[in-house]
Amino acid sequence: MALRIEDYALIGDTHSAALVGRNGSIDWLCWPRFDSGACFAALLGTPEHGCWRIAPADPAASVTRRYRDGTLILETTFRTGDGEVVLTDCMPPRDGGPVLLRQISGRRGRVAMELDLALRFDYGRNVPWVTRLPEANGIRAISGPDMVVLHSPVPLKGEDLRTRARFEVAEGQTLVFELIYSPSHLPLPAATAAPETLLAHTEASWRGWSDRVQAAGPWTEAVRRSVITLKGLTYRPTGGIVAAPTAALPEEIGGVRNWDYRYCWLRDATLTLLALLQAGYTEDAVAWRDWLLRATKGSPSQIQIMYGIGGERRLMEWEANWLPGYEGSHPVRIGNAAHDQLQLDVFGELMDALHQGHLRGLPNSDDAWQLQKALLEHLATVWQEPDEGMWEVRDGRRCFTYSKVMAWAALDRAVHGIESFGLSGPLDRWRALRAEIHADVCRHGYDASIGSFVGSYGSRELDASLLLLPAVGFLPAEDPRILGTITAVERDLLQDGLVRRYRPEKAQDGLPGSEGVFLACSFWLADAYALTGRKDKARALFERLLDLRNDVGLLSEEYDPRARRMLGNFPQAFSHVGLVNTAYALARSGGQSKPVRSGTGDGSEPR
Ligand SMILES: OC[C@H]1O[C@H](O[C@H]2O[C@H](CO)[C@@H](O)[C@H](O)[C@H]2O)[C@H](O)[C@@H](O)[C@@H]1O
Repeated sequence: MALRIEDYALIGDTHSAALVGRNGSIDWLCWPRFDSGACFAALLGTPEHGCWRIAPADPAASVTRRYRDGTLILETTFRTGDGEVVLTDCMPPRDGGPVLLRQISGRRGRVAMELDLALRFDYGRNVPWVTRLPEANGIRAISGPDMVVLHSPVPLKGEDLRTRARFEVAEGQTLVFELIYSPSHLPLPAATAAPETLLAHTEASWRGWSDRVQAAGPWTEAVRRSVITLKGLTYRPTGGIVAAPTAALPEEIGGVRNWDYRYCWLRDATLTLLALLQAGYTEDAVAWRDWLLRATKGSPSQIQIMYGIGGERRLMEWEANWLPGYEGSHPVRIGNAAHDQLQLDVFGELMDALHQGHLRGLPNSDDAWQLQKALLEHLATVWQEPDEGMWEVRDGRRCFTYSKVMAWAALDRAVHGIESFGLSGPLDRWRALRAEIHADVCRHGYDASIGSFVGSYGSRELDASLLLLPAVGFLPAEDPRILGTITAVERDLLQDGLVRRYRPEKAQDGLPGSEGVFLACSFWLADAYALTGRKDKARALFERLLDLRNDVGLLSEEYDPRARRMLGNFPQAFSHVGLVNTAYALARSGGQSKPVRSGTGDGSEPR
């Protein structure tokens, strides 16, 4: 059985990523890209679905782990009665094919070790054909288009369709294992001449990047770990950022809410852009913005809510029915049917991302502005339609309040673009439409009898997306309707002080079962406290969220406060983006913070 989600750590090379367990087992790896089939999928099944474990033979070995400072290089230290070894795992920056390095160093005594490698291509389905390399101790595994080569410093033996080894590591000794991927039609990839140099180069490259992080007061280290994680979720060739490197980690143990997150969501765009810009990573923000602009180019009526890392549009959802799922949570879904949904907020998310970038020195090109104008003209014809909303419900469309608010935000950012940056456009018409949408939301999305905005028109149910209304500048934070909404969220959506997205038992979403608290929404509540001058509450909630990170600083999408364990895909960009943005909001504000995401960027003139 796979470990608890929080018992994994991320390694990656900005093309793909792997999850390494505290037990030294790599249980998830998709090669060569984030969205490729997994060759290790034990995370969603059993070791027979693919994994690579290197650990002491003594099952009672104690374990501690950490990242090397400022890097995505993981060090797992095992201590046994016989001594201590450090397992160092990393995926070096690509200079050719994908490589995974595992180095074992003896620190004390002499420790008996085991290696157990099960390569299973296509998400644990295909057992490869394995042959020995001409050189000593290497193997080559081929299955259809895929080839993986292991260069090993110790003798290997084939057993039960797996590759195994037993060896000892003495104090002062270092052994390096190298796993390399290549398309199977290419020549055999050679071992790296000097793996120690490659490790040093990997460390230097991460340090050179992460040392530039902007200070965030007492939370600088937490922010540094989060931006390293976001960088690890970036597909360098295109600048796209995946929501998470995993598929089908459940939002409820044993449940059906198991989604594939190895794609890029427009909704996550603005918050990600702001996080990168605040942290000082302008180049990465530009790469992400350029990805956004390329992905969304085309007929405005065909804009999607999410795309593949290269901008792909068909992300067909299917079920890997040979995988039992994480702790029996099935189906295991690959692909994501949400790509076909209507979610009106994406117009606002895109316009806002570009506008916030512009406010911070990333100007709109004429080409980009023409695209935005075309998207707005399309939005003007569809904004009144019901949609699937931010939470991507699967039981029919409704008029989600947040979707309408973000339609307002799309117009608002366009108006500000004309007013502040001299861009061209039908100013009066867009101002009038902006006012019309604002009035529509205040009329249909607010319920005076409960003193709160509601999740969708005509419903009395709350939705955590409403916490973003002051952040996007829809109304001032002090507006009684906003204060009432925060109170209502506290009343209806808090579980053990953390925020649920909505109550699935009341606000139907088309799926059986329930889910945990949603960590990004919990950061939004902290932001809402800061915006309404309750800095102590904001800080207390933020510190509580920091305490939920695992031992190496990572957050999943959700958390189960009763079972005290992480849920959902891991690590999740949306959660880490929330952490970064809240950290800067708290570090910056002496008292009441300003909505950095408003049309003016400083919280003035909300409408
Ligand atoms: O649980 C419902 C939905 O969950 C996924 O979407 C969530 O993650 C997205 C990426 O971070 C985020 O933008 C979205 O708002 C979240 O609800 C999943 O991909 C959907 O298919 C699913 O319906």
